[in-house]
Amino acid sequence: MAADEQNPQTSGYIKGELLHTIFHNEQENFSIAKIKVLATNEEYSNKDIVIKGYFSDLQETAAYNFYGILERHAKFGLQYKVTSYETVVPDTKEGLIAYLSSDMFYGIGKKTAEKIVDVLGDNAVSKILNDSNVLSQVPGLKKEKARSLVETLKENQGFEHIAVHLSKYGIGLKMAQKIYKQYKDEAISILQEDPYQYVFDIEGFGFQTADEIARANGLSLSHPSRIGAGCIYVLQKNIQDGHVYLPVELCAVEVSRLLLHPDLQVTNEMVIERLEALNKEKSIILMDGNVYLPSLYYAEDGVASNLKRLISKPVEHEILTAELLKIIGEIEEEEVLSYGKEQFEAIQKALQSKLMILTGGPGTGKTTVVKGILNAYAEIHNISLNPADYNSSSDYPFTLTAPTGRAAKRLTESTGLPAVTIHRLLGWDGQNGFEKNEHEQLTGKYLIVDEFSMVDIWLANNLFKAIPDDMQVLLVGDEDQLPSVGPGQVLADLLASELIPYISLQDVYRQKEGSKIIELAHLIKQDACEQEALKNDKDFSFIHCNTHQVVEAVTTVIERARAKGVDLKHIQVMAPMYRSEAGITMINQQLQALINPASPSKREIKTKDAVFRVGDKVLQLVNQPEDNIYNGDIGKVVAIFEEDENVDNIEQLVVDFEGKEVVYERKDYANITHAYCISIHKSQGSEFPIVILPVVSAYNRMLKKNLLYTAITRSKKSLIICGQYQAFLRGTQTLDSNRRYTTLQKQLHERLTTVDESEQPVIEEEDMTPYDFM
Ligand SMILES: Nc1ncnc2c1ncn2[C@@H]1O[C@H](COP(=O)(O)OP(=O)(O)OP(=O)(O)O)[C@@H](O)[C@H]1O
Repeated sequence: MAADEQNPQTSGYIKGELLHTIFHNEQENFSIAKIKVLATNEEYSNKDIVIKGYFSDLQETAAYNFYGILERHAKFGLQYKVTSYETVVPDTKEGLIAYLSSDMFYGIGKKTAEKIVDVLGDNAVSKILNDSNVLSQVPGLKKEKARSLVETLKENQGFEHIAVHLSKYGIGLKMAQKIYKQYKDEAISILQEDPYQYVFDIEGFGFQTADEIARANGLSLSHPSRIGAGCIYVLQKNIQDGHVYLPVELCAVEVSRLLLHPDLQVTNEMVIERLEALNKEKSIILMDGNVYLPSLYYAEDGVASNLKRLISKPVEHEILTAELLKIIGEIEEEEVLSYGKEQFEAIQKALQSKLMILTGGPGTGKTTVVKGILNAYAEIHNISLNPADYNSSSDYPFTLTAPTGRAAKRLTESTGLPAVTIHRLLGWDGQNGFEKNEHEQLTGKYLIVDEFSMVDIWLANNLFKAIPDDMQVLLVGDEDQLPSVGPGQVLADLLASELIPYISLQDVYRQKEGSKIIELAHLIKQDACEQEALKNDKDFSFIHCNTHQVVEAVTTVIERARAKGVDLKHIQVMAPMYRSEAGITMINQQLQALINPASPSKREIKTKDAVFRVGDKVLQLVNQPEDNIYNGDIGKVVAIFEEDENVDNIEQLVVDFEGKEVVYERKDYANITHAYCISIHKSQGSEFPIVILPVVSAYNRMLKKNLLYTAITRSKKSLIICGQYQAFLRGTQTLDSNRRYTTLQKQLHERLTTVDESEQPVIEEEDMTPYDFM
């Protein structure tokens, strides 16, 4: 029952104030807290009580009426099981001032709160809720603050009511917040009339939940919204496999399967009919027999149109070949190297193109070329590369960025120039999107985006739209790496389109320094990896073991490395999958026991799946741009606080990510896992001095060429494979057959090949280079 359907006269209630929160899980929508009892009609006489139920974070400054029943817990004694609650607005002057000046109301300090109470009296809140205009009587209260105060008061009332109602369907508070944000007071009526609407409008709302609510509310199985929601849900699910669209027939088959019910058969024709209707409503885009979610269709469209915009503009400063030759010669002298033919071409083309892609395997000199481009650009324009020579960061002409924190850090290390993550560059505000966009674009003259293979179609769209017409762009990435975690395969599509100028570096330089790792990478790339290539070398070992022996083999390697004095920080174990007796989970358990065993002096906390201990190496699993940490970042647990040890009264786990400390509460623990062994997918964009890579037949289904290529190219100094030759070799010969459905190439062709001749992008094929004259 919702709070406003109850009152202290007719229901059991306890009026109370929060003393501290014992446990709060947003996902499961569950809180346990200790409250001070202010009044009650229950048979209860103690001064405080533990309450439990489904409610949001309670505020310390507010009082609440909790409705529910007294229950005796076998271990913890008498508790109050809360079924609903409401905020009680304080009825004393002091209480009201404290309430209005609390953190709940943004921008209202004590003085303003006093003024409001002086003018409107002790029932100020109900007066404001009846008619917000009364606030104009408060002298000096700015319109903006008054509006925000009214909104918060209304929000609190509305949200409490709706959250309690949704919790009856097992909908957690986090989801309830999204729902409330979307529908406000209409949330419950929409849920009752058409719960499938939630699947359309609320990101992450599951089809099964909507279907169960629909059954409980007596909605028919053939309700049109049911098929529609099934379509949206199937498209959303396919994003997880990287698809941008689904062919209509395939979509229809998947939807029919999802909606399978003994009492109703949904045919493919019924689904296609519904898809056509959804297309008319613009809930999906149906184009050339393909079905898209609009955000993906428009992301591809945006990328194609912004690329056209960018490459159709001329480079501001045209460089004469002779001038370039001279400058590059000087750089070669300074750097004491001689650029290879293709490296030279890359520098030349990058400086002469509005936008260029630089691709190539490990050790082919991508970083060397990037440095060459930066130096040559600075020289040509007679400007400094040193940020200290500029008045503000917005004057600095070079912008260096990468999709993850680690990749940005490496870019800084290799170039000596500042680099930030793409999210940071675009000003991710944590909720509503990016500050930089087509209206407020980036500043700077030359943009370098590293690890571009990791950029998905959404991020690419946001990035490209923020690039001003006069900025030159260099996209750097290795086309043979795994594609982005998010939907699309932007780098691969741009290269395959043959419409964007690119240079693919083939000659390997690091190999010349005798690197077996690089040799192996290039053999895999060329589909020429044989058992002969797996012979031990100074930077490479293959330790033979089977699936049952993997965990022990990896543990032994680490033990020996430790005994030899190797800093374990330099070693990273990575494997393809979590489950299996040789999976990441098992390896992590063993390595945690070896490297960071339990001890009375080390605090630890248990979660559903793991034990986190101070000193543990942990991996971030999601992007958290607001804390500047990203999927794949690795940190160390540096502290665990019990709930009564910090001002927030919540159990907390603190992780240090190379100097950035991030605090996790219980609700966030699912965002991290142990990182003694990480998945190869999560290793993208990172490099480690020593990589230990188990490869056994138990992983067969995952063993693909680009996965193994990505894994081995993560190691900089030493690679140790533990496993079976055949599993490894078979993997290197297996192409990833899961083709991603994308239409970026097609969109690019439509946009870029139908322009005026004068606007045609320059695609140089066998251009003469200055090398031909040297
Ligand atoms: N023209 C060259 N002459 C001599 N050495 C070179 C040349 N180009 C690159 N190198 C050397 O080869 C090594 C690899 O180059 P670089 O780091 O630029 O390649 P990369 O493609 O960025 O590699 P990775 O992707 O593995 O980081 C470096 O030690 C670099 O100094």
